[in-house]
This record gives sequence, C-alpha cells and structure tokens, in this order.
Amino acid sequence: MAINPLFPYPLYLVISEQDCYPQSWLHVAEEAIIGGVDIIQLREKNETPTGFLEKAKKLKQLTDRYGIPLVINDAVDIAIEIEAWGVHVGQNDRQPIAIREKYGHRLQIGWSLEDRTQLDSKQMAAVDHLGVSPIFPTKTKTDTITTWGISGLAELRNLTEKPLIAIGGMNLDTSASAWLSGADSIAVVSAICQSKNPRERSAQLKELLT
Ligand SMILES: Cc1ncc(COP(=O)(O)OP(=O)(O)O)c(N)n1
Ligand SMILES: Cc1ncsc1CCOP(=O)(O)O
Ligand SMILES: [Mg+2]
Repeated sequence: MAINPLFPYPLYLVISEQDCYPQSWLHVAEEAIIGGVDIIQLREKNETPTGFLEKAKKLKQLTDRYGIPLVINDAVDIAIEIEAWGVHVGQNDRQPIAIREKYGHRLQIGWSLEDRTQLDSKQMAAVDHLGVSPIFPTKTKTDTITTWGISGLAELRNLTEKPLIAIGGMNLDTSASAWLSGADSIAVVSAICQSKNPRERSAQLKELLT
C-alpha cells in the first residue's frame, strides 16, 4: 500500500466570520493565502442560506484570484452554484453517494471520519478525501465522537490510501507530528483565524509541512 498518497494541499484553512472575529474574515483569508495556505473551506454554521451564498461568492472571487481551491462546508447546493472545487460533508450531512449521483464529478467530496467502522462504509466509493476529525479536542468544534490522536491517525494511514486531512487542535506544536504520521493535509481554524498575524502564522505552519 502506498504511504502518504498525493494531496497537493498541505495547509488547509477552515474559515468563518465568527472564528476570525474581531478580524475581518476575508482579510484573514487573503493574508493566509499570501502566507502559504493551499486550500480554503468556508464553514459558516450560523448563517442564513443567503448570507452563506454571499460569503461564498466573495471568497470564490478571492480564491480564484490566487488560483487556490475553495471547499464549501455542508451546503452542496451553494458549492454547485458558485462552482467550488469541492464540498465537505460529515456523517449527519448529505452523503457522498447521493452527491455523486446528483452532480457527478463536478465537486471533489471530502467526508469526515468519526469512527473506524466508517472506512468500511459503501459511502467510501464516492469519497475523494477524508477529514480525520478531530485529532485533538478543540473548542472550535465540540460535537465530536472519536478523538483520534496521533496514534489513531497513524493507524488510519495504514488502512486507507485516500488522502487524510488532520483536523482539530492543529497548531505550531501539533502539526508536524500529524504530518509525519501520514497526514496529507493539516487543517486549521483557530491557529490562523485567531492569530494576530495570519500571514506570518500561515508561513510558520507551512514551514513545518515540507
Ligand atoms: C477537513 C474537514 N474535516 C472534518 C470536518 C468536520 O465536518 P462535519 O463532521 O460535517 O462537522 P461540521 O464542520 O459540519 O461542523 C470539516 N469541516 N472539515
Ligand atoms: C471543523 C472541525 N472539524 C473537526 S475539528 C474542527 C475544528 C478545528 O478547529 P481548530 O483548528 O481551532 O482546533
Ligand atoms: Mg458538516
């Protein structure tokens, strides 16, 4: 089995207006891209559909300008409408097979892995990459099931060739060990969104992933 299959987006920013407050989320996104973020997910859990769509359009303009992929969290219809690169869904969202059946390969599909048995799910046939969720406990998302830890991530690495995104508690102290344990991408919210200097923080994180 090939180790660490290519997912050419080492540093993955998951962003929302709330997680960036009091900074401007769009400014944080641009600074993070300049600093080295390779892919961005818009994750707005408390927005109206109209508000989410407006933000998605603004972020798509930015990511297009810099030529990086945009992922939309949960809202498949918005991802399709703005021609996002991908969508990220979890166990309680629209399921990968249903998305694939409706939209073919218009979206890359990310799926959250919250339990080892989910690797055997038929949904895996429609999944392009996996969010290993969470690696460590985090205040950013508390409705979680398995806290994988670095050892859990390393075990998963031996069980699937799909790209693995490590998420949850990833920061300057934890990202390198997740990377060296076989993650193909390190996803962060607070480490960048709550940094006083998102550009510099992104560059510091990126430096660990080479
Ligand atoms: C890259 C990545 N991995 C996991 C998640 C979590 O998705 P989900 O389980 O659907 O939870 P919410 O983000 O919707 O609260 C993610 N968003 N991104
Ligand atoms: C969206 C999400 N999914 C699993 S953990 C998480 C939040 C990660 O936030 P942080 O990087 O601040 O720990
Ligand atoms: Mg979700």
